[in-house]
Amino acid sequence: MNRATTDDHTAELLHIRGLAKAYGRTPVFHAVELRMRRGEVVALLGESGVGKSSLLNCIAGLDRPDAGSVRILGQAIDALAEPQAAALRREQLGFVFQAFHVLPHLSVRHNVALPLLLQGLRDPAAIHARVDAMLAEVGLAGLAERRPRELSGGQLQRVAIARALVHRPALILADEPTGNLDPDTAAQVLDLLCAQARDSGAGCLIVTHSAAAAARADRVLRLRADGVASV
Ligand SMILES: Nc1ncnc2c1ncn2[C@@H]1O[C@H](COP(=O)(O)OP(=O)(O)OP(=O)(O)O)[C@@H](O)[C@H]1O
Repeated sequence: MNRATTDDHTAELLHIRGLAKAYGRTPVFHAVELRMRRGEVVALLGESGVGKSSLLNCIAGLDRPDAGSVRILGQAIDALAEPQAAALRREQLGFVFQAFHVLPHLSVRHNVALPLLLQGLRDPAAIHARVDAMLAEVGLAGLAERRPRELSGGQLQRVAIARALVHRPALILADEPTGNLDPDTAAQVLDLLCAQARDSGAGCLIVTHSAAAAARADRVLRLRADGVASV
């Protein structure tokens, strides 16, 4: 647990300075600056291939930038050794992906419980109660024992949102979370994601190509090769 160093409520949620990323000799982006507060929903637009997913990976410490720094709640995740970076991810980050990434052999309940188990929570009653509360919040009460193959696309994305939020992360990273959904379902999922983020006081960074998603954000930014600009 990293609580002693990351539960500092005075620390800024996300502060990215001078971030640059290349794959081999191919530059992706440089000079990326981005700050986020708690409770803020930010949409990140950008051409295909400009590096939006790479930026999320650098924020999460899953990939190393070539220059610059990423501070989450005051901690430079890019400078941490992997065990400490993994602990910061487990404690403070929640992920929602376009392709859901729910585990097909686990029930909805067990998929949503995973972040709690990874944090070391062992009390079955506490896990059960938290998962049930989270499923109710995303409109999936009653579907806890189903397998992912028995759910619709919109329901699967709700499972992904429940799993991203169940451990009350400070920062949610969503990579095209509605890319696979029809417009009506996408709108519902976006409303849910934004409402859950705002209610829980988490910051939410949504990578998207969707104008509807951007319209729900507090701020809209565009990633370009030479940095991030307001839209
Ligand atoms: N592991 C990797 N090795 C080499 N090149 C990579 C790697 N991952 C991504 N790239 C390249 O880096 C660039 C940025 O990719 P990235 O997936 O971050 O873009 P994106 O903006 O998220 O794209 P999209 O909107 O199409 O999902 C692309 O040119 C991609 O081909």
